[in-house]
Amino acid sequence: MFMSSDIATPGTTPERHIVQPGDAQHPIVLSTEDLHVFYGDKEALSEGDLKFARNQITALIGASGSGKSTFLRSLNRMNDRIATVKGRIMYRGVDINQPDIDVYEMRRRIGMVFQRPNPFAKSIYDNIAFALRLRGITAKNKLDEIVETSLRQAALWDQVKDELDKSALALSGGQAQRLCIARAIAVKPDVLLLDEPASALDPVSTSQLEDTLLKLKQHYTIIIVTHNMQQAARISEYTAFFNQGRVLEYDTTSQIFTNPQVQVTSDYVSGNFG
Ligand SMILES: Nc1ncnc2c1ncn2[C@@H]1O[C@H](COP(=O)(O)OP(=O)(O)OP(=O)(O)O)[C@@H](O)[C@H]1O
Repeated sequence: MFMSSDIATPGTTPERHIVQPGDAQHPIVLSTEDLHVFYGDKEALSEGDLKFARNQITALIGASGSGKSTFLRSLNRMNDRIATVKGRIMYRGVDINQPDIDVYEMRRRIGMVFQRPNPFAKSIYDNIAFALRLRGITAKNKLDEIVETSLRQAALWDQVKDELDKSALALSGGQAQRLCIARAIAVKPDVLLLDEPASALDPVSTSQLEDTLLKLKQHYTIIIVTHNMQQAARISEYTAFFNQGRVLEYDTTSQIFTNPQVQVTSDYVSGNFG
Protein backbone atom coordinates (compact mmCIF):
# COMPACT_ATOMS: atom_id res chain seq x y z
CA MET A 1 0.00 0.00 0.00
CA PHE A 2 1.40 3.37 -0.96
CA MET A 3 0.11 6.62 0.46
CA SER A 4 0.58 9.78 -1.51
CA SER A 5 0.01 13.39 -0.56
CA ASP A 6 0.63 16.36 -2.78
CA ILE A 7 0.34 20.05 -2.03
CA ALA A 8 -0.28 21.86 -5.30
CA THR A 9 -2.70 24.09 -7.10
CA PRO A 10 -3.88 22.82 -10.50
CA GLY A 11 -1.44 23.49 -13.32
CA THR A 12 1.64 23.91 -11.08
CA THR A 13 4.23 21.53 -9.73
CA PRO A 14 3.50 20.59 -6.13
CA GLU A 15 5.31 22.28 -3.28
CA ARG A 16 5.69 18.92 -1.57
CA HIS A 17 5.21 15.39 -2.78
CA ILE A 18 5.25 12.62 -0.23
CA VAL A 19 4.74 8.94 -1.06
CA GLN A 20 5.24 6.83 2.03
CA PRO A 21 6.51 3.23 1.74
CA GLY A 22 5.12 0.13 3.39
CA ASP A 23 3.42 -3.04 2.25
CA ALA A 24 2.81 -6.53 3.60
CA GLN A 25 6.36 -7.60 2.73
CA HIS A 26 7.94 -4.41 4.02
CA PRO A 27 5.95 -3.23 7.05
CA ILE A 28 6.74 0.09 8.67
CA VAL A 29 9.32 -0.23 11.44
CA LEU A 30 10.01 3.39 12.25
CA SER A 31 8.15 6.63 11.64
CA THR A 32 8.23 10.26 12.70
CA GLU A 33 5.09 12.22 13.44
CA ASP A 34 4.88 15.98 13.78
CA LEU A 35 8.63 16.14 14.30
CA HIS A 36 10.18 19.53 15.06
CA VAL A 37 13.80 20.02 16.08
CA PHE A 38 15.14 23.24 17.62
CA TYR A 39 18.69 24.34 18.34
CA GLY A 40 18.02 27.00 20.97
CA ASP A 41 15.10 28.93 19.51
CA LYS A 42 16.05 28.18 15.91
CA GLU A 43 13.87 25.55 14.27
CA ALA A 44 16.15 23.33 12.18
CA LEU A 45 13.55 20.77 11.17
CA SER A 46 9.85 21.33 10.77
CA GLU A 47 8.30 19.03 8.18
CA GLY A 48 10.03 15.72 8.29
CA ASP A 49 7.32 13.15 8.84
CA LEU A 50 8.52 9.96 7.23
CA LYS A 51 7.92 6.24 7.48
CA PHE A 52 10.63 3.62 7.04
CA ALA A 53 9.92 0.10 5.87
CA ARG A 54 11.64 -3.08 6.99
CA ASN A 55 14.53 -4.46 4.92
CA GLN A 56 14.74 -1.41 2.74
CA ILE A 57 17.39 1.26 2.34
CA THR A 58 16.22 4.86 2.50
CA ALA A 59 18.56 7.66 1.39
CA LEU A 60 18.33 11.15 2.85
CA ILE A 61 19.62 13.73 0.38
CA GLY A 62 19.72 17.52 0.21
CA ALA A 63 22.09 20.46 0.29
CA SER A 64 24.40 21.15 3.22
CA GLY A 65 22.45 22.50 6.18
CA SER A 66 19.09 21.19 4.95
CA GLY A 67 18.52 19.12 8.10
CA LYS A 68 19.46 15.58 7.09
CA SER A 69 21.80 14.87 10.00
CA THR A 70 19.49 16.63 12.43
CA PHE A 71 16.72 14.31 11.33
CA LEU A 72 18.87 11.17 11.36
CA ARG A 73 20.34 11.90 14.77
CA SER A 74 16.88 12.46 16.20
CA LEU A 75 15.88 8.93 15.25
CA ASN A 76 17.94 7.39 18.04
CA ARG A 77 17.99 10.49 20.22
CA MET A 78 21.59 11.48 19.58
CA ASN A 79 20.33 15.08 19.64
CA ASP A 80 19.05 14.85 23.21
CA ARG A 81 21.76 17.03 24.70
CA ILE A 82 22.09 19.59 21.93
CA ALA A 83 18.56 20.12 20.64
CA THR A 84 14.91 20.08 21.61
CA VAL A 85 13.08 17.39 19.70
CA LYS A 86 9.30 17.65 19.70
CA GLY A 87 6.89 15.14 18.23
CA ARG A 88 6.65 11.39 18.12
CA ILE A 89 9.25 8.91 16.91
CA MET A 90 7.38 5.65 16.65
CA TYR A 91 9.47 2.48 16.72
CA ARG A 92 7.44 -0.69 16.47
CA GLY A 93 4.45 0.97 18.13
CA VAL A 94 6.36 2.73 20.91
CA ASP A 95 7.08 6.47 21.00
CA ILE A 96 10.80 6.47 21.73
CA ASN A 97 10.86 10.25 22.12
CA GLN A 98 9.49 9.90 25.64
CA PRO A 99 11.52 10.63 28.79
CA ASP A 100 10.96 7.20 30.32
CA ILE A 101 12.48 5.32 27.39
CA ASP A 102 15.64 3.31 28.14
CA VAL A 103 17.84 5.19 25.66
CA TYR A 104 20.71 2.71 26.02
CA GLU A 105 18.51 -0.24 25.06
CA MET A 106 16.78 1.77 22.33
CA ARG A 107 20.17 2.55 20.76
CA ARG A 108 20.96 -1.15 20.74
CA ARG A 109 17.90 -1.59 18.49
CA ILE A 110 18.53 1.58 16.45
CA GLY A 111 22.30 1.69 15.91
CA MET A 112 24.38 4.40 14.29
CA VAL A 113 27.50 4.56 12.14
CA PHE A 114 29.15 7.96 11.80
CA GLN A 115 30.76 9.87 9.00
CA ARG A 116 34.34 9.28 10.09
CA PRO A 117 35.30 5.75 11.06
CA ASN A 118 35.80 5.83 14.83
CA PRO A 119 37.21 2.48 15.95
CA PHE A 120 38.30 2.24 19.58
CA ALA A 121 42.05 2.08 20.32
CA LYS A 122 41.71 -1.64 20.93
CA SER A 123 42.18 -4.81 18.94
CA ILE A 124 39.84 -5.61 16.07
CA TYR A 125 38.36 -8.39 18.22
CA ASP A 126 37.83 -6.17 21.25
CA ASN A 127 36.20 -3.42 19.22
CA ILE A 128 33.32 -5.83 18.76
CA ALA A 129 33.55 -7.80 22.00
CA PHE A 130 33.61 -4.67 24.17
CA ALA A 131 29.88 -3.87 23.96
CA LEU A 132 29.01 -7.56 24.20
CA ARG A 133 30.94 -7.95 27.46
CA LEU A 134 29.19 -4.87 28.83
CA ARG A 135 25.95 -6.67 28.10
CA GLY A 136 27.06 -9.69 30.08
CA ILE A 137 28.24 -11.91 27.23
CA THR A 138 31.58 -13.20 28.48
CA ALA A 139 31.84 -16.82 27.29
CA LYS A 140 34.76 -17.00 24.88
CA ASN A 141 33.03 -19.30 22.40
CA LYS A 142 29.96 -17.03 22.28
CA LEU A 143 32.10 -13.92 21.82
CA ASP A 144 34.11 -15.66 19.09
CA GLU A 145 30.93 -16.62 17.30
CA ILE A 146 29.42 -13.11 17.38
CA VAL A 147 32.71 -11.44 16.40
CA GLU A 148 32.98 -13.75 13.39
CA THR A 149 29.35 -13.38 12.32
CA SER A 150 29.47 -9.59 12.62
CA LEU A 151 32.72 -9.32 10.66
CA ARG A 152 31.33 -11.64 7.99
CA GLN A 153 28.14 -9.58 7.68
CA ALA A 154 30.23 -6.44 7.39
CA ALA A 155 32.35 -8.13 4.68
CA LEU A 156 35.55 -7.78 6.67
CA TRP A 157 36.13 -11.29 8.00
CA ASP A 158 38.25 -12.59 5.14
CA GLN A 159 40.62 -9.64 5.41
CA VAL A 160 41.14 -9.70 9.18
CA LYS A 161 40.45 -13.24 10.39
CA ASP A 162 44.16 -13.97 10.91
CA GLU A 163 44.91 -10.75 12.75
CA LEU A 164 42.03 -10.18 15.12
CA ASP A 165 44.51 -9.12 17.82
CA LYS A 166 45.88 -6.32 15.67
CA SER A 167 45.02 -2.75 16.64
CA ALA A 168 41.93 -1.49 14.86
CA LEU A 169 43.76 1.80 14.41
CA ALA A 170 46.00 0.08 11.84
CA LEU A 171 43.09 -0.65 9.50
CA SER A 172 42.53 1.34 6.31
CA GLY A 173 39.68 3.86 6.31
CA GLY A 174 37.36 1.53 4.42
CA GLN A 175 38.19 -1.42 6.66
CA ALA A 176 37.77 0.73 9.77
CA GLN A 177 34.33 1.85 8.59
CA ARG A 178 33.31 -1.77 7.98
CA LEU A 179 34.60 -2.59 11.47
CA CYS A 180 32.33 0.16 12.82
CA ILE A 181 29.44 -1.46 10.96
CA ALA A 182 30.41 -4.85 12.43
CA ARG A 183 30.49 -3.25 15.89
CA ALA A 184 27.04 -1.75 15.33
CA ILE A 185 25.49 -5.01 14.16
CA ALA A 186 27.13 -7.20 16.83
CA VAL A 187 24.49 -6.11 19.35
CA LYS A 188 21.75 -7.22 16.94
CA PRO A 189 20.06 -3.96 16.04
CA ASP A 190 16.91 -3.69 13.98
CA VAL A 191 17.58 -0.36 12.31
CA LEU A 192 20.95 1.02 11.17
CA LEU A 193 21.44 4.76 10.78
CA LEU A 194 24.45 5.84 8.72
CA ASP A 195 25.56 9.47 8.44
CA GLU A 196 27.59 9.85 5.24
CA PRO A 197 29.53 6.66 6.00
CA ALA A 198 31.51 6.79 2.75
CA SER A 199 32.48 10.45 2.76
CA ALA A 200 36.00 9.70 4.01
CA LEU A 201 36.52 6.69 1.74
CA ASP A 202 38.12 6.20 -1.67
CA PRO A 203 36.00 4.89 -4.59
CA VAL A 204 37.01 1.24 -4.11
CA SER A 205 36.21 1.28 -0.39
CA THR A 206 32.98 3.15 -1.15
CA SER A 207 31.95 0.48 -3.60
CA GLN A 208 32.74 -2.27 -1.06
CA LEU A 209 30.74 -0.42 1.58
CA GLU A 210 27.78 -0.16 -0.77
CA ASP A 211 27.94 -3.89 -1.51
CA THR A 212 27.98 -4.50 2.24
CA LEU A 213 24.91 -2.33 2.78
CA LEU A 214 23.02 -4.08 -0.01
CA LYS A 215 23.67 -7.41 1.74
CA LEU A 216 22.85 -6.03 5.19
CA LYS A 217 19.40 -4.87 4.17
CA GLN A 218 18.27 -8.52 4.21
CA HIS A 219 18.58 -8.27 7.99
CA TYR A 220 18.17 -4.59 8.81
CA THR A 221 16.24 -1.47 7.97
CA ILE A 222 18.82 1.05 6.78
CA ILE A 223 18.63 4.85 6.66
CA ILE A 224 21.61 6.63 5.14
CA VAL A 225 22.51 10.29 4.71
CA THR A 226 24.52 10.80 1.56
CA HIS A 227 25.74 13.66 -0.60
CA ASN A 228 26.50 11.20 -3.35
CA MET A 229 23.52 11.03 -5.73
CA GLN A 230 24.88 8.00 -7.56
CA GLN A 231 25.21 6.24 -4.24
CA ALA A 232 21.61 7.00 -3.33
CA ALA A 233 20.50 5.79 -6.77
CA ARG A 234 22.59 2.62 -6.53
CA ILE A 235 21.59 1.37 -3.13
CA SER A 236 18.30 2.81 -1.90
CA GLU A 237 14.67 1.91 -2.53
CA TYR A 238 13.35 5.21 -1.17
CA THR A 239 14.79 8.71 -1.14
CA ALA A 240 13.82 11.75 0.91
CA PHE A 241 14.85 15.16 -0.38
CA PHE A 242 15.46 17.71 2.38
CA ASN A 243 15.42 21.45 1.78
CA GLN A 244 15.71 24.15 4.44
CA GLY A 245 14.57 21.91 7.27
CA ARG A 246 11.67 20.33 5.42
CA VAL A 247 11.25 17.13 3.46
CA LEU A 248 9.97 18.41 0.13
CA GLU A 249 9.80 15.10 -1.65
CA TYR A 250 9.76 11.48 -0.56
CA ASP A 251 9.23 8.70 -3.04
CA THR A 252 10.82 5.65 -4.57
CA THR A 253 14.41 6.39 -5.52
CA SER A 254 13.71 5.74 -9.19
CA GLN A 255 10.90 8.34 -9.15
CA ILE A 256 13.06 10.91 -7.35
CA PHE A 257 15.86 10.57 -9.88
CA THR A 258 13.91 10.06 -13.08
CA ASN A 259 10.63 11.86 -12.51
CA PRO A 260 10.74 14.21 -9.52
CA GLN A 261 7.46 16.00 -8.91
CA VAL A 262 8.75 19.05 -7.06
CA GLN A 263 10.74 21.65 -9.01
CA VAL A 264 13.36 22.12 -6.28
CA THR A 265 14.02 18.36 -6.17
CA SER A 266 14.37 18.33 -9.91
CA ASP A 267 16.87 21.19 -9.76
CA TYR A 268 18.84 19.48 -7.00
CA VAL A 269 19.10 16.01 -8.55
CA SER A 270 20.02 17.50 -11.90
CA GLY A 271 22.80 19.52 -10.31
CA ASN A 272 21.28 22.97 -10.87
CA PHE A 273 21.02 23.81 -7.20
CA GLY A 274 23.01 23.49 -3.99
N1 LIG B 1 24.77 21.54 17.15
C1 LIG B 1 24.12 22.49 16.46
N2 LIG B 1 23.86 23.69 17.04
C2 LIG B 1 23.22 24.68 16.38
N3 LIG B 1 22.77 24.55 15.11
C3 LIG B 1 23.00 23.39 14.48
C4 LIG B 1 23.69 22.31 15.11
N4 LIG B 1 23.76 21.28 14.24
C5 LIG B 1 23.16 21.70 13.10
N5 LIG B 1 22.70 22.97 13.24
C6 LIG B 1 21.97 23.75 12.23
O1 LIG B 1 20.82 23.03 11.83
C7 LIG B 1 20.63 23.13 10.44
C8 LIG B 1 20.63 21.74 9.83
O2 LIG B 1 21.93 21.18 9.98
P1 LIG B 1 22.25 19.65 9.63
O3 LIG B 1 23.63 19.37 10.10
O4 LIG B 1 21.16 18.81 10.12
O5 LIG B 1 22.20 19.69 8.02
P2 LIG B 1 22.70 18.61 6.97
O6 LIG B 1 21.70 18.61 5.88
O7 LIG B 1 22.96 17.33 7.66
O8 LIG B 1 24.06 19.27 6.49
P3 LIG B 1 25.43 18.58 6.00
O9 LIG B 1 25.07 17.88 4.72
O10 LIG B 1 26.35 19.74 5.79
O11 LIG B 1 25.89 17.64 7.07
C9 LIG B 1 21.74 24.03 9.90
O12 LIG B 1 21.23 25.35 9.82
C10 LIG B 1 22.81 23.93 10.97
O13 LIG B 1 23.58 25.10 11.04
